[in-house]
Amino acid sequence: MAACLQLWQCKLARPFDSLPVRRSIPLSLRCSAAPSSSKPTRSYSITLIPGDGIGPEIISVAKDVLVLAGYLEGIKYDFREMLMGGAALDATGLPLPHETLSAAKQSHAVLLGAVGGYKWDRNDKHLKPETGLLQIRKELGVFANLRPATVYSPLVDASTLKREVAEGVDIMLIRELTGGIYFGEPRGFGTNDNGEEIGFNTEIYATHEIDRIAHFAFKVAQKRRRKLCSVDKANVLEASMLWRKRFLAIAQEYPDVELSHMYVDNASMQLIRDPKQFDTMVTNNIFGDILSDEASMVTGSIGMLPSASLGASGPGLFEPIHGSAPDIAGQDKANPFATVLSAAMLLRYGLGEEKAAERIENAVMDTLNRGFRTGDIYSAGTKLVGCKQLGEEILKSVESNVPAGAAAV
Ligand SMILES: NC(=O)c1ccc[n+]([C@@H]2O[C@H](COP(=O)([O-])OP(=O)(O)OC[C@H]3O[C@@H](n4cnc5c(N)ncnc54)[C@H](O)[C@@H]3O)[C@@H](O)[C@H]2O)c1
Ligand SMILES: CC(C)[C@H](C(=O)O)[C@@H](O)C(=O)O
Ligand SMILES: [Mg+2]
Repeated sequence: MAACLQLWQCKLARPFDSLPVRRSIPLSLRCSAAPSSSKPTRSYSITLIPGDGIGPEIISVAKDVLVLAGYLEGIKYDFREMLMGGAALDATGLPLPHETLSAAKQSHAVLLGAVGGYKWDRNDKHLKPETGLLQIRKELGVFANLRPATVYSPLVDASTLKREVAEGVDIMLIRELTGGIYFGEPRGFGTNDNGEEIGFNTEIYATHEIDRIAHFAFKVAQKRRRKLCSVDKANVLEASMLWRKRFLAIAQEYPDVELSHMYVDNASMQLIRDPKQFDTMVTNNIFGDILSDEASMVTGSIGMLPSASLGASGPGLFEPIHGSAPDIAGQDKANPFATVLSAAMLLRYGLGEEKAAERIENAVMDTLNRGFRTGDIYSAGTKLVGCKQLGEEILKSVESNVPAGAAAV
């Protein structure tokens, strides 16, 4: 199976903003386009988990993109589509059926849409769709979650921030994914001394969990602009105090990286005030969840942020950071870019297929340059399309594979 941590080490700093523009080839020519790679055909097994809500719509687009980019770069896939979340609960009674976990573990990489929805919101914890997601992350051991927040130049005006604040933002947010309050014990419900009902969770980190995410983050920062900001709440929380202590100790091994620390409340303000001050950020599970949604709005929409979750070995898990968006599910309104970009991360970090990954990232930029937008990133003068049509436009751009360096429209 793909050894994730080895693969990402050589592939981390990509200036998305200098990506190319269009020269589109008609879709009818798609099948006549010949694979460009001189390497022999490589074959990978991929577990696809569409999930709930908009999940099936965005996975369908991302799968087509993965197949075409792969074909053109000499890659074949063996896809297995599996159930998780609400869809799995309805079919099997479990949010993460054994067959899904087993398929995921046996594959080279897992591509996930999203899980959750109103129908299951009142379920007990062990029967919530989201519990399936937490279980698969834990079982795959994917402790390091990369959530890049990049402002694509054609989308500057989609940002809720002023152009001069948003332009050029390129942040790699690293979220610890298998520890902290999400998994800490004790947790549950009970009764306090007054007989009042209580709910409780535990924010807990052991040294080895902090050390491995710290090494990961320093290495990522080394491949980027060598600035690492560790976000914590060390003025209040013991788990954060240990976090900061270990980051300070491990920093000695990375003298070429400038380490800074920021309290999470300040960080959430600074992300909106001056996001360009950040290069690589690293934080715990819960702060990373919240800050990544916030960072997504700097880029224009939560529909733009992909993610890669990697472990020490075994398959990686690739998914957009957003949820199942039940408010727009089934309406062909979902923005598929975050999932398509997650597929690119799968190729780069999960399979080491850099050329196919670049082909997809170039295609995203090209599609944006040609003016196509879903509603969440629409602005005057651009072309409003649905999820499916945007998928078709991305495929045209994948096929045309405009070389990097072409002038922007
Ligand atoms: N990784 C996951 O599977 C994941 C992540 C977050 C939330 N969830 C679940 O999703 C459900 C809905 O949660 P929520 O509403 O808080 O968050 P959400 O991310 O699903 O949606 C928040 C808002 O963003 C919009 N949005 C999200 N993705 C979009 C896209 N690709 N294109 C256009 N608009 C998009 C939605 O329409 C909604 O208005 C819940 O059940 C939640 O637990 C799952
Ligand atoms: C659905 C939920 C469990 C999940 C999380 O909190 O990790 C989501 O918000 C995310 O960001 O991937
Ligand atoms: Mg989240």
